[in-house]
Amino acid sequence: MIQFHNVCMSYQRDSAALNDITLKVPKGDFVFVTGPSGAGKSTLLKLVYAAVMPNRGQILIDGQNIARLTRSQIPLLRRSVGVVFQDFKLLPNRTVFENVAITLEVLGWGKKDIGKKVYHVLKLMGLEHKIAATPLRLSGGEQQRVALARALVNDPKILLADEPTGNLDDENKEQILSIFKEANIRGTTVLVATHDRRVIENSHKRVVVLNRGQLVEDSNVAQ
Ligand SMILES: Nc1ncnc2c1ncn2[C@@H]1O[C@H](COP(=O)(O)OP(=O)(O)OP(=O)(O)O)[C@@H](O)[C@H]1O
Repeated sequence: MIQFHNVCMSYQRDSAALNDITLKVPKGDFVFVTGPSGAGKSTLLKLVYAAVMPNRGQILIDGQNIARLTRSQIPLLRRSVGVVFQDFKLLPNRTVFENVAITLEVLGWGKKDIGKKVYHVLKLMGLEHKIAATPLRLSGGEQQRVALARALVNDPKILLADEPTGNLDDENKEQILSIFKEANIRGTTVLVATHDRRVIENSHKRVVVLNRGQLVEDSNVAQ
């Protein structure tokens, strides 16, 4: 469960990126976060993985107040959160395999298990034939799927994706969305920040709308 209680976040004095946000995302939920550019979508995701901290209010992840985490506890939180960034953040000089394996190496998995799991996830993404390629030799959609494989390879409790379908054609968008849905079916809570109205409308999932840092609409107000 992700809980925001009256959360405010400002990067600079006198201008709030998020203002008084109260939001509950139950375990296993699938939520699109949308709104115009600058509305605070990325900031909301960044708060969930403690990349930025709130100035006011509380954020609880499975009951744990993230403001109370010590420096050494933050990596532990991040182990249970898979993140797909707007610009993928793939390592250009590493192969597809190595880019995905990193997640498990950091967690201390053995070499053999890493090999099996990474191959399995890349196969799910339809990328097993690109295992030895470097990211610059891949299309945008393929790079996005590598980023997703890296985020999902350790079956995180939460998946955060920032504008994951930007610059992709319809076929690639569909593919990315079905990967999110499969992860969600396996139990991962999914939060996707997107401008893409068509993606949102076709998915029939919960939609939270931000505007100028405020939560202005939630299709699931009963929560
Ligand atoms: N690192 C930063 N330093 C200062 N201000 C920032 C920083 N990051 C974001 N902001 C400001 O915070 C507000 C919210 O930004 P945020 O990136 O969360 O919006 P967004 O809805 O994700 O926008 P976009 O759709 O354009 O990515 C904006 O006014 C933005 O200018």
